[in-house]
Amino acid sequence: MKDLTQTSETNGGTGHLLHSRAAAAGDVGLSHLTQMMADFASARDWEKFHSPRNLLLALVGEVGELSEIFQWKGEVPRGLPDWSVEEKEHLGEELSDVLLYLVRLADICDVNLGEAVLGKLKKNAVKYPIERCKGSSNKYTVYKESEIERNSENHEV
Ligand SMILES: Nc1ccn([C@H]2C[C@H](O)[C@@H](COP(=O)(O)OP(=O)(O)OP(=O)(O)O)O2)c(=O)n1
Repeated sequence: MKDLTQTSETNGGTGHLLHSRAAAAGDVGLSHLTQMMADFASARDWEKFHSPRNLLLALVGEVGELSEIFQWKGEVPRGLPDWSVEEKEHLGEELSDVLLYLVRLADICDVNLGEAVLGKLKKNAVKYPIERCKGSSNKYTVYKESEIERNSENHEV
């Protein structure tokens, strides 16, 4: 990836993007995150640790930490209205760790996550046509099965 670490001593090796206006507003794209993680690792000579398997394990570990936040709480309402500022901050940190390791894993595996995720969204829309699945959380295989049954019934007639 392009090296944006010229000022790594002052910005912790995350490149100038971290200090941009977009970043200040919390508006950041996948390619920027990818670049910042690459710069962060490069500045620390951590590329040798950021192997696919290590990153996957780190990602799963962070998913575990994220799960711990919800553990034993039972179902919680959307927006988490009863949670303290500290709890929400902690949640934001664990979500970020998951995202950062995911983005880094995709980069190290040479997967363009932006392209992949847009492609996947398209596939999902085809797999779950609104007219067939609105209001139902059934897996697509259920629609497929009922479609096959309907087709075979039509053939029998
Ligand atoms: N070898 C490493 C270690 C850390 N990180 C980055 C990615 C994560 O965003 C964060 C993870 O840091 P920690 O392993 O210190 O985990 P936590 O931030 O979750 O700390 P703690 O385990 O104390 O909650 O730092 C990284 O890219 N590569």
